[in-house]
Amino acid sequence: MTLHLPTIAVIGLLLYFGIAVGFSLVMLMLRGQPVPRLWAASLWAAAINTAMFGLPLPIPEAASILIRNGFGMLSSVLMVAGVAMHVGRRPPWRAASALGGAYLLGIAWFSLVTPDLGTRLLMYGVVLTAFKFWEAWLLLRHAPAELRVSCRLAATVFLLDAALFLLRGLLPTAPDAGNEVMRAGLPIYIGYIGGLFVILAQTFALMILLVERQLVELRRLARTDELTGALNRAALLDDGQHQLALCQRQQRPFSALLLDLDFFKRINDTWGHQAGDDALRHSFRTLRDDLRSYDVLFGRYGGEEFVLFLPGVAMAQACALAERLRATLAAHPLARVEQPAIPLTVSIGVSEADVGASLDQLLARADAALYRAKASGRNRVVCDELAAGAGGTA
Ligand SMILES: Nc1nc2c(ncn2[C@@H]2O[C@H](COP(=O)(O)OP(=O)(O)OP(=O)(O)O)[C@@H](O)[C@H]2O)c(=O)[nH]1
Repeated sequence: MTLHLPTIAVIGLLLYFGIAVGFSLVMLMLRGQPVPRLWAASLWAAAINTAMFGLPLPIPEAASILIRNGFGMLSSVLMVAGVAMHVGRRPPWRAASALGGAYLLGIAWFSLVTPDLGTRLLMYGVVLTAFKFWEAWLLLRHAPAELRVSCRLAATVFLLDAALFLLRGLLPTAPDAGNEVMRAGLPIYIGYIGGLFVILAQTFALMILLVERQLVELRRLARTDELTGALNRAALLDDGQHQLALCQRQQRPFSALLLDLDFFKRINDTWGHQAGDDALRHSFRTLRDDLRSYDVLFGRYGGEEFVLFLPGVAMAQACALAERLRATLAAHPLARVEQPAIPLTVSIGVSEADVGASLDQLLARADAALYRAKASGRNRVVCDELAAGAGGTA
C-alpha cells in the first residue's frame, strides 16, 4: 500500500469539514450555549489547519507553515477552553495561549532560521499531547458527579489521541523526507491513519458530553417546581417512596409533614397574584433555609401546600421540628419595597409511618392532622393521634 501525506491530509480535510459542519448544526440546535460554540469553532480551525496541510497555498512555504500551525493552536486553545467550561471551570485562556504562542515561536525558528521538519513534527506531537492530556485531566479531575460517565469516556478518547500525537512526534522522519513525511514507513502510517479514526471518536466523545449534560438538565427540569425551584410533586413522591421503603427495610422511623399556608386565597385577592407567587417563593426559601442542617426531602405538593419527608425521624422529633418551622415562617413576613410586609403563617399536620404503611396512607394521616390544625384556628401544628405517644401541639 502506498500512502502519501497529501492523500491522508485530503481524507482528514473531508472528515474535518464534515465534522465541523455537523457540529455547527448541533451548535445551532443548542443555541445560546457557549461550550458547543467553542467546540464548533475549534473543529473549524482544525479543518482549516488540515486543508492547508493537504492543499498547498501560493504563498511562501514558511508563511504557510506558520499560518497552518496558528490554526492548529487556535483549535487546541478553543477545545481546552470548552472542556474546562463544560466541567464548570474557568477557561484557561492565558495558560493555553501561552503554550500555543511558545509553540508558534519554536515553529517560526525551525522553519525560518534552521528549517527542520523532524523537529517541527516532534514539537507538534509533544504540544498536542500536552493539550490532550490537559483536556483528559480536566474531564477526570473536575467532572461533576452527574456527568462522570460521559467525562470518563471522553477522557479515554483524549488520552488515546494524546498517545497517537506522541507516537507521530517521536517517530523519526526519513533524513531526506522533506515534506514526504510518509516515507518513514508503517509506524507513521499507523500514527496518521489512527489519527483519522480518533478524529471521529473524539467527535462522538464531544457529542456524548453534550448529550449527558442535556439529559441531566431535562431530568432536573422534570423534577423541579418552576415557580419555587422546589422538588415537584412527582419527584417528591418518587423519592419519598424510595426513602420510605429503605427505612422500613432498616426498621427505622419515617415521618411526614404536610404544610399548608394559611388564608392564601386572601393574599391573592388582596395584593394580587404576583404577590401570591412571591409569598410562595419566600415561604419555600425561608423553610428550606431553616432545614439546611437536616437530611430531608422537601418539596411543593401543589398549590400552597408543601411536604417534608423525614427519613429516620420519629413522631416526637418531627412534631418539634414542625413547631420550629411554623414559628420560623411566622417570624419572617414577606418584605416588599415601599409597601407593608405580608404576614405569613402555616398550618402543619404530622404523621409517622406504621409498620408496612404506604406513602399514601402516611400522607392521608398527615392530611387529616392538617385538617384539624386548620379547623382549630390555623397557624398551628397537629400531630397524628394514631401514632404512638403523639399529641397535638398548638
Ligand atoms: N399566586 C398563586 N396562587 C396560587 C398558586 N397555586 C394555588 N394558588 C391559590 O391558592 C389559593 C388557595 O386557596 P384555599 O384552598 O381556599 O386555601 P386558603 O385561602 O389558604 O385557606 P386555608 O388553607 O383554609 O387557610 C387559591 O386561591 C389558589 O388559586 C400559585 O402557584 N400562585
